[in-house]
Amino acid sequence: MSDLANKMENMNLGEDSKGASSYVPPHMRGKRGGNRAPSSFQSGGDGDGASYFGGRGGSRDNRGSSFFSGGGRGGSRGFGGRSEGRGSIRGVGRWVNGKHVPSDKDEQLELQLFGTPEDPGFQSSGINFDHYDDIPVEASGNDVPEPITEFTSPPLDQLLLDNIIKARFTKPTPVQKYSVPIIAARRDLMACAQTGSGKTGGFLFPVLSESFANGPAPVPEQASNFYIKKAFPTAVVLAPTRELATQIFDEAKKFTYRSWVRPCVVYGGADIGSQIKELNRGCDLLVATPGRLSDLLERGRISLCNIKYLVLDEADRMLDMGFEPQIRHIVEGCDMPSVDERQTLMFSATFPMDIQHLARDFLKDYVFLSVGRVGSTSENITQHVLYVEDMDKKSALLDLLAASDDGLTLIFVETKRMADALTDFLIMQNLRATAIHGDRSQSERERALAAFRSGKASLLVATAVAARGLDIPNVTHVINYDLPNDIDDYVHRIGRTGRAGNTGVATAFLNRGNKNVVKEMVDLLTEAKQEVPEFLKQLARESSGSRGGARGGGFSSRGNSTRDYRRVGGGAPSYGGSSRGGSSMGGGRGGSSWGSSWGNSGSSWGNTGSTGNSSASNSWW
Ligand SMILES: Nc1ncnc2c1ncn2[C@@H]1O[C@H](COP(=O)(O)OP(=O)(O)OP(=O)(O)O)[C@@H](O)[C@H]1O
Repeated sequence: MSDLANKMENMNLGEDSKGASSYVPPHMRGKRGGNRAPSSFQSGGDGDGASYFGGRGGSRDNRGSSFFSGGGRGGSRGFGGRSEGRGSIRGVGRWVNGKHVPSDKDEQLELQLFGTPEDPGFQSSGINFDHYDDIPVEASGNDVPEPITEFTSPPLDQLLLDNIIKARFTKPTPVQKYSVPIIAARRDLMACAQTGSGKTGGFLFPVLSESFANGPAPVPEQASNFYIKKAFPTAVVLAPTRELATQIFDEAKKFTYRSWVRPCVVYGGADIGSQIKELNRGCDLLVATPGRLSDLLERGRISLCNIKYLVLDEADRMLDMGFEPQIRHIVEGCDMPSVDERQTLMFSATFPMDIQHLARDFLKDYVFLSVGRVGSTSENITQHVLYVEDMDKKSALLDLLAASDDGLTLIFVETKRMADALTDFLIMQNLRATAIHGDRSQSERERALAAFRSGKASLLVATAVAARGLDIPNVTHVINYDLPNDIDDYVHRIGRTGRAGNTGVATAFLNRGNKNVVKEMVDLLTEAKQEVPEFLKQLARESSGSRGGARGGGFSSRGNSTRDYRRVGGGAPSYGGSSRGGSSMGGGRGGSSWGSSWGNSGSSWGNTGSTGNSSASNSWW
């Protein structure tokens, strides 16, 4: 158990004498009836809100307002996906007469990309990295290729291997072991693996290795004209948020170092003119958010006719949050090669049944890979659940923070307004807090993330915009100040800690208002071998008779999966594929309840359940 976990145990934040985990605010401690929650769950007490602003948390240093501090390649004629003639761009190689010509080494650039082993700004694998090998893996589909066990060349391209070594990755994570040969065998893939277990490398390594070896596709004649330059990427990676797109782009820069593949990133909320300029300098691997990519396609700045690889990262999120029209436009409404002529790869830590069902249009005869049960949480994360009434949350938060270690703490709230209000409150307590949410401008969001990454701000208050994919070293604690309505969101949120084999702590404030997720919380905690507080079990029992949930029945009707929907039956097409390993995968929660309920998705894209998030209505976060 980490230091923080130990300290929390000693804080008496939670457990009362009966073992119920309820928060007792300072003004109620020692009073009769002070423990407000569990056996009766009455929200008694005086609710003296004023006392929560009483200058707690002074244990952190006071660097108040100074959180926000601020980061070309030479042009070449290599626009439009052609690589010859790009020798002048630092760290970018060329493809000449059917041969890969890596660029010269550039020590300064190497330092920038790969850092040094001591640099805390780069995530290093933690003591539990080897434990990933014990996680059960299931790969289903026809003729699933054998996994690799090491990073070697072959099968990986030598230049890629050099870059992997420079990144100090000594061995592949389970998802990488499987994805490399599956993608090399020209198969489509739907891959689910726990947060922080290396999914980005899972798609970048095989796509880049194949690209390095095979070179760019020729640009079709007449496809570009003198007046409007067009980019012709070979691979496109779609991601739901700008921050995630930027992060994937940063990883791509590492692994494409010295190669002919030039990565680019485009996302909304930033100046489109400078993005077009970058595209014009050459773009072979494009990382994009769906809206901005649609826009650039409409403007004729990008052609997808050369796409060999389509990657959907956090695919379930993009489909679920209403990006379906843009994704359909990109995939089916432009010039992208058909599903039979490209490879399509989907990655996420969660893949609800209904989303798997929706995704099938984009895939052909694919392999379904799951590392650990789909949607499960890493055992590297110690999870605590505290019963805290809404009115006591600020006080409970200050107590938690006062007991926290030196690492970074990410605090999730449900609304943008709450994010701002809580950040102001924390700053008033002399805590180094900043916020990230959808109402902040792109540059504000970037500054907030940079301040958090560098440790200038040790607290980041975030809405769901930061829930997925973000890989920030040294996040030791994730606090769900407000719990999400969807258990998958909880899984992604707490996955911002305990990454790459490191340990972390996640604390959730829960009260009766969160009844729709209590059953799933109990299942999730049990599965991850975490302590389940008595009050949570009781709430789960209470709510099991009257299930309602934000997703129209929550977990069961949502059909969150433990496996490939093709193998579950219930009306889905059966591919009758083989399965490797995975004998321990079959159980899991909710197993009996999916069968009849998930198969109703049909053509009802996007807004399944009652989340109500259409593309236009994402503004709650
Ligand atoms: N083979 C490896 N060896 C060591 N570290 C690795 C390896 N693969 C990835 N990592 C590191 O592990 C961290 C998590 O990887 P990544 O961000 O790809 O996880 P993820 O599975 O995509 O997580 P999420 O579900 O949250 O998006 C990153 O810092 C990455 O650099």
